[in-house]
Amino acid sequence: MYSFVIGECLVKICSDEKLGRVLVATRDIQEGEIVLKESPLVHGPAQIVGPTCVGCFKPLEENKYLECERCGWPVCKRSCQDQRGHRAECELTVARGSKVSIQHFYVPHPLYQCLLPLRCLLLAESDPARWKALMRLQSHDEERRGSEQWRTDRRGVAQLIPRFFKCDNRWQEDDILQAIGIIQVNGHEVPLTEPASVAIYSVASMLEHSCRPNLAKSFSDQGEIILWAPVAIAEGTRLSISYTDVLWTTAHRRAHLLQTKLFDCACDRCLDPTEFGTFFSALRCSGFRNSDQSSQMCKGYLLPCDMSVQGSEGGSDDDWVCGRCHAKQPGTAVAQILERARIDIQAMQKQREDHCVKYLRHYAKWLTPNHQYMVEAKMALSQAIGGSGRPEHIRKLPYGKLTNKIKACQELIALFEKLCPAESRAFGVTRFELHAALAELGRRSMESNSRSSAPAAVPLLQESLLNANECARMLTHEPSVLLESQICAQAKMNAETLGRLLAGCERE
Ligand SMILES: C[S@@+](CC[C@H](N)C(=O)[O-])C[C@H]1O[C@@H](n2cnc3c(N)ncnc32)[C@H](O)[C@@H]1O
Repeated sequence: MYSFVIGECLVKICSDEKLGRVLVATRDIQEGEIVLKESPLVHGPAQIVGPTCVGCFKPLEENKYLECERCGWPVCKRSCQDQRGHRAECELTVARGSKVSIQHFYVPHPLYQCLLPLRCLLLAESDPARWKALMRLQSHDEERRGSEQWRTDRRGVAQLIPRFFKCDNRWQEDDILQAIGIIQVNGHEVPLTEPASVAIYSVASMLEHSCRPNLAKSFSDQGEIILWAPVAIAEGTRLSISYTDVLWTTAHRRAHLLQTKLFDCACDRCLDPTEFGTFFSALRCSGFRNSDQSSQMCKGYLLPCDMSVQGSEGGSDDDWVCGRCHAKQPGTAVAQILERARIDIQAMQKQREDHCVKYLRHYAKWLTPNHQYMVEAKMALSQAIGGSGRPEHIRKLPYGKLTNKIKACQELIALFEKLCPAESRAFGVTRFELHAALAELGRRSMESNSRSSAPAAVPLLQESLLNANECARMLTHEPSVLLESQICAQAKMNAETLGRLLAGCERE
């Protein structure tokens, strides 16, 4: 059954001249409240994937799968061939007259590109209500037409479907391309499998994008989208999610949005070169000075001279300028630094504390402390020190490392609060690391023989409890298949233990 909105309806659809339809809060929404929970209109494998189960979308290995008895599409277990979503391509394949036979398992399979568009198109007959809801969504047909992606989709999907499924006159090429457009503009990655599947939702598709959204997004084990308010939202406020990764620089985000969702983002964050004073996309001016000029090291930050070219990070013609000394640096030099930093962070072994420390030390010269890559390295460091909060590892940590872990977590949390308060997974995981480190400091303080140190433990344990509760709040809607759900469960247990410990301290 397709369903949307639990309980009272908290949203209404309004219209904006520039953005099209948007969703607006119909009343004050409290912190933590679910605003919308909705099952998919249509759900299927991503466009570029190797063979996955057509029932549950789990990736498959050669020789370790079954075939649907009717049509030959691969499934991971018998029950998956009866999944409702699979009926569409199953019937079409049966009508084709011969079964599908998937041969290559370790490369993206071209036939899989057809599945989600087919599932959309076949709704017209199997479920007219959902089809109507789907056809209401934006496809950006005209803007997409003629682009490289459009040409690839035309060759790889719109021309392949009639050829492979032997259904020449069933759909016009333009109908298939419209379905692909709807998927690309409105599709959500559903992270229940690796790689993620893609789902389209009716009401959630009306949400506008912001690079500092006010709604957090999670998914249930059944693939429902859960949109909830990490901070209170006032009646009449426009509701937003992020269509891209909020922990990317402005150039990355804007280029991605332009390419995939066909609009030039002009949200508050994109319009503020400092990104709310965080300088998340900026470079350090001093990194570009020769070391013999160290006496004149400038402490300013470099940003593109022309913010309208932010979508082309470090393009060759775009100078960057220091906000303090006004020195200019050529875009080519900036691009080189950023490319090296990108390659190095990709190659960095994130579970290795020494690698994270080395990266942070090396790039501190060029990148701002809050730059995307520094944040990536700091998040890895916060988890690597003490082995992701495992008690036996954290207990052996020297005091200095424990405080380094706490400092990294506190800096990250301060940044997330300014930049992306709805980034619930990054927030939740960092809160967990912080609570674990603070609890360990508190434990050491209590275990030391000195009687005077016991009261010193109380504020540490209180702060640890606060972070455990915040972690649980941030990760509470995560599906059970994700590690974040286990982290949430652990945080809840630890919060109970901390609560009891603190109550005991109060009695003494
Ligand atoms: C998922 S749809 C959202 C619903 C859409 N407004 C409608 O009326 O169907 C995504 C499209 O909405 C528009 N949009 C959403 N957020 C926007 C934003 N922040 N700035 C400009 N356009 C936006 C873009 O055209 C984008 O491709």
